[in-house]
Amino acid sequence: MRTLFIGDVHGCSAELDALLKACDWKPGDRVVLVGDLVAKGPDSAGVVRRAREHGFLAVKGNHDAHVLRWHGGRAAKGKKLKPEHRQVLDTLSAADWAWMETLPSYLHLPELNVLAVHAGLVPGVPLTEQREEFLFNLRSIAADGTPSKRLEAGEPWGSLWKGPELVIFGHDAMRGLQKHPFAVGLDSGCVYGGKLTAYVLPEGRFYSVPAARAYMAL
Ligand SMILES: Nc1ncnc2c1ncn2[C@@H]1O[C@H](COP(=O)(O)OP(=O)(O)OP(=O)(O)OP(=O)(O)OP(=O)(O)OC[C@H]2O[C@@H](n3cnc4c(N)ncnc43)[C@H](O)[C@@H]2O)[C@@H](O)[C@H]1O
Repeated sequence: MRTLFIGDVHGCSAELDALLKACDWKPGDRVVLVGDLVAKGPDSAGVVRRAREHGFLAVKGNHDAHVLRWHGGRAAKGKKLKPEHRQVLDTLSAADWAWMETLPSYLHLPELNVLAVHAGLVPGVPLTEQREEFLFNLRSIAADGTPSKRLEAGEPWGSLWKGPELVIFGHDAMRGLQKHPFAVGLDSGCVYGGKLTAYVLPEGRFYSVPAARAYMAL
């Protein structure tokens, strides 16, 4: 069975369709979306509908988690609802929300020796002790080992991950596609006018399609 891992779709349903076609996706191939299915792009509801109707697997990204908090009345006090999140709240159906609520914060696929997560894993910390804050937001590890969501705080966490699992993640559009020995980053900035990228196992091949346009300014 082929498994297609796909980076941050962010509501880019036309590009998702184009990427599935470019990968020659067939029902029976497994698809794993590595989070941030929604927000910023034009058709979050279309992406969620495709995912649940086709039985795709997915993990929750920071934007998915934020809209779920708003939807459930659990947004942090003092936070202002951003237009890109308002658009998601206005368009997802009850079935879409019910499906979104089921998403885990990471997936372990032992048959491929793969962990799928939206942002990252802190190297050296057991899986069961990884904090959600970093699963959803991690970008860098500082020289003293401190994990951070800030790009400029240090090295990309994936360059410090020594396995044994291959981690497939997204979230880091500024760094773009990342190919480390034990970590593959798939956010190639589709929603900003970049590309939507898939990594397909077991063939170990990358497929990309260009965004139709930039839906968000940098
Ligand atoms: N508790 C809560 N409840 C409700 N809402 C909450 C909340 N906490 C936070 N929020 C809201 O949720 C949103 C996310 O915040 P948060 O989850 O805190 O993430 P963030 O990294 O601070 O926010 P971004 O939206 O900038 O990141 P992203 O995940 O979209 O990453 P990306 O790499 O694409 O983009 C990162 C940046 O990089 C820029 N960028 C991307 N690609 C490139 C490139 N190639 N070159 C230059 N810049 C680039 C982008 O413009 C972007 O600014 C915010 O609007 C926040 O206000």
